[in-house]
Amino acid sequence: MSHWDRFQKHFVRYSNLGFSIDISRMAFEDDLLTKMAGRIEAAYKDMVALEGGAIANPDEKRMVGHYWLRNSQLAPSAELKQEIDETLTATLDYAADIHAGKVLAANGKKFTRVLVVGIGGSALGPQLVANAITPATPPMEISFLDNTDPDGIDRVMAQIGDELATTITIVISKSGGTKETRNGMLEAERAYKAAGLDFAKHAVAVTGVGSELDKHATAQGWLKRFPMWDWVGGRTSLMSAVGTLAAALQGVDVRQFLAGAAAMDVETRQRPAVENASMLLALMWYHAGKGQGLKDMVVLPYKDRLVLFSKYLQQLVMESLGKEHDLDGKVVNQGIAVYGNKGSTDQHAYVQQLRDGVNNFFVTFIEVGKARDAAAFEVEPGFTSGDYLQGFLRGTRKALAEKGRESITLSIPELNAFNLGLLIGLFERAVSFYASLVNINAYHQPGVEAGKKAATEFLNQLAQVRGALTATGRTAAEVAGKLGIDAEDAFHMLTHLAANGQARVVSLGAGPAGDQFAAV
Ligand SMILES: O=P(O)(O)OC[C@H]1O[C@H](O)[C@H](O)[C@@H](O)[C@@H]1O
Repeated sequence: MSHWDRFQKHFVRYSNLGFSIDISRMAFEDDLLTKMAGRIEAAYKDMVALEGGAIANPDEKRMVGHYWLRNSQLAPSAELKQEIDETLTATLDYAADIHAGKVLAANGKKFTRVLVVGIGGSALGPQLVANAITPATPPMEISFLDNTDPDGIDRVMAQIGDELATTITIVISKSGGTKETRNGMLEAERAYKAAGLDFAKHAVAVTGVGSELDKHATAQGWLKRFPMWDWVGGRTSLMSAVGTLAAALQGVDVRQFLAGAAAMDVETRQRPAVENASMLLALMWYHAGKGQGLKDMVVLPYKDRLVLFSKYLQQLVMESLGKEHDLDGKVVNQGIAVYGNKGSTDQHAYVQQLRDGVNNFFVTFIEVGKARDAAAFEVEPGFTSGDYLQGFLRGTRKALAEKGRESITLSIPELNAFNLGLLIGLFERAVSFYASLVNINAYHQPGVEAGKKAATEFLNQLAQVRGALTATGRTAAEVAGKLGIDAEDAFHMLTHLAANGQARVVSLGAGPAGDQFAAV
């Protein structure tokens, strides 16, 4: 079959949305959909149950309600519907009040800036929105503390500088107990205090009702609290207060954003697989990685403003699909690795390997029709920068295909709030479908806990190691022996303390065993 024929056969367009998906450059067999018919049917059934309020996250015994956030009619009870509607309206109204100067900073001036403190699902979404769909000159600038790196925190606070007096800080944590976020909050609080400002009069919380953060915000008398629900996962929480407040503050048309996702939900709810963009995506993932994630997904949006989309999808896909067990308890070690940045920039970096190197990936191109809002400018007679961008996308797709490297192309007419919502909806549903196809729970993240537990142990032992330092010096093995801890751990703790002026290196041996550390 010619490329043109295959393209026509495997090009699905939703004309009402201006959206299309092209899977013609994926080398799947004609009978893929027939072979997968049973699983596809089961995936549709699972989705109906999930959207209807079933316990779709059995390990945590929770409903999975992110699809209700953009269509509250779907919520399984009138109470939930009301909570969704009221919270959305409350965040939008609050942002409007801040813009109108009805809610003011402690000094009586209008808020001019937003600082978001959060991590993972409580940061990546707001960061994506801030990059992708805020107006070029937003009503308020935004900064993020999304880590417990003191150097990173210092830089953000320095950038805010004197504007801290008119900065509103939103602390976002579903659980309300995430350490990085707590540290960011305490660091922010310290900065306000150092500037002679009352943090509580500049702080808003988005968190689960009754969480540690919720209690803290209540006790300190913060400006406002917005709820997060246990039936929304962090990585799919962008359309809850987690995302809507920050987006509205930056002048994003939040209702359009939600409408875009809802529109994609509608398109991919009942259509048969052959014209269901989310199901086709899931099937292509299945085909490419043989249902075992054997191929990585490279996300290549040809639009600078979508540069964080690959990072956002990395969490959505890898935290959802990267699972040890399937739903029957069998060890399956599922997952799909996701990476990417943007085109054509990446063509000057790793695309060399994609064309000529190890063939362990498939590309997802994201094409945006409209090149720019401003008038076209010809960089040479008859050609604009946008023509080049398009040329590089099409050229790379073709060059990869020539070498048997597979790709999917998603197209949207322009990048705006509606279409970003649409793309997020598309991938969220693809993740739900794929999870069904491979029989896993996409809505928990048990693996994340192991690292957190080990870090807590590290911190407990660090305090002991600090206390075990002597004036004359000890080796890691001596400290470890005294405390009954692992010698390698003790070595790394001593090195960390020395790097930060809390221990002194007395002498360096030929290797780690000979190093002597003392108290400062
Ligand atoms: O919103 P939080 O409860 O602070 O959680 C922040 C993030 O950290 C956790 O470890 C999870 O792996 C993420 O899914 C979550 O988004």
